[in-house]
Amino acid sequence: MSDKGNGVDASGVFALPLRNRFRGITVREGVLLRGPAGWGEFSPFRDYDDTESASWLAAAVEASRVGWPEPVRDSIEVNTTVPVVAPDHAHELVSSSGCRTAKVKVADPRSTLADDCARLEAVRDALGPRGAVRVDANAAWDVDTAVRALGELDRAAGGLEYAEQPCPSVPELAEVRRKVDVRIAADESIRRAEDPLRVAVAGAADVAVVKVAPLGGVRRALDVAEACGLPCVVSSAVDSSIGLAAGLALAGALPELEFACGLGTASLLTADVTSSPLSPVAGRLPVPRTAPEPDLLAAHSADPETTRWWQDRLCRVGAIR
Ligand SMILES: O=C(O)CCC(=O)C1=CC=C[C@@H](O)[C@@H]1C(=O)O
Ligand SMILES: [Mg+2]
Repeated sequence: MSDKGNGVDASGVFALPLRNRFRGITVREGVLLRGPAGWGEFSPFRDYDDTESASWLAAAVEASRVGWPEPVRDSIEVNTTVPVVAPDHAHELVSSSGCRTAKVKVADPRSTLADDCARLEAVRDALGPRGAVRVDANAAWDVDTAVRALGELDRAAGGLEYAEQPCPSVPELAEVRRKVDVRIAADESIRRAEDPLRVAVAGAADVAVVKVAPLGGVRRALDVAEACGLPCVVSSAVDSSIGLAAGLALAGALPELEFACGLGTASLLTADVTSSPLSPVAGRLPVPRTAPEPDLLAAHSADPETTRWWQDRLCRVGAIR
């Protein structure tokens, strides 16, 4: 399946079950593109429209046709990611992760603030006093709810490293930031902005979360990181190890990197498209020059209907680029 003259061919649609529901999905789907520079992943979540998906294709084409910039480091500390699970499950996930930092999903419609606090207490118990705990509310709260919730979550966690996207807009992040003693990280405000290069988050956040695929590739994400003027955290899109490799290339190329990155998400998947998955060892991952070979793609190929859906999407989005 050729990809509209981007000089790469789409080599297969994958479907990887998740261990736990995350971001409203239980299966992670996408298309792998092969080109002269290696493998790229095109896997915008299904709720992304074709226009927003164009940046995801740009990232896959960069990986498969161009390659990534030279890194300035060869190893990345990563956080473990805790979905909306019961406290004992959260404790087991963190204890077995080997990571010193945990990011905990909160403010999900399926869980109460009390559930979130209990999950954070379990995560703190698993990490010990020196670990770092961060939360991600995915823009779920209004300002008053965020201020109240973050006070309780900060206490339950024994101190939060930061709170990611507590509210939808930049002005709301700025107001929350003025009212709480917790660092604020901007995520959706950057990656879903009309122009991520022009988002003035400096006064509204302490940390900028950058993701390769939504921002259009490693080089464009580096430009966004520079424009934000804040310390950055690279976070995944819960990609297969093909997409994760691009995230590690970004984390490897950032001039400064003071926080653990959200690139430990291979553990959220029950399988991968490669027999060399990018799974953290002692809380760290290497910075790869290319993505691993997807030698298990055929074993995790999507059903015919899903394959056709992704082929049509790739052709539509390829026509936009
Ligand atoms: O940053 C991490 O720890 C893992 C990645 C992660 O949290 C996310 C991946 C993709 C979409 C979101 O649900 C979520 C995020 O908001 O950062
Ligand atoms: Mg986030």
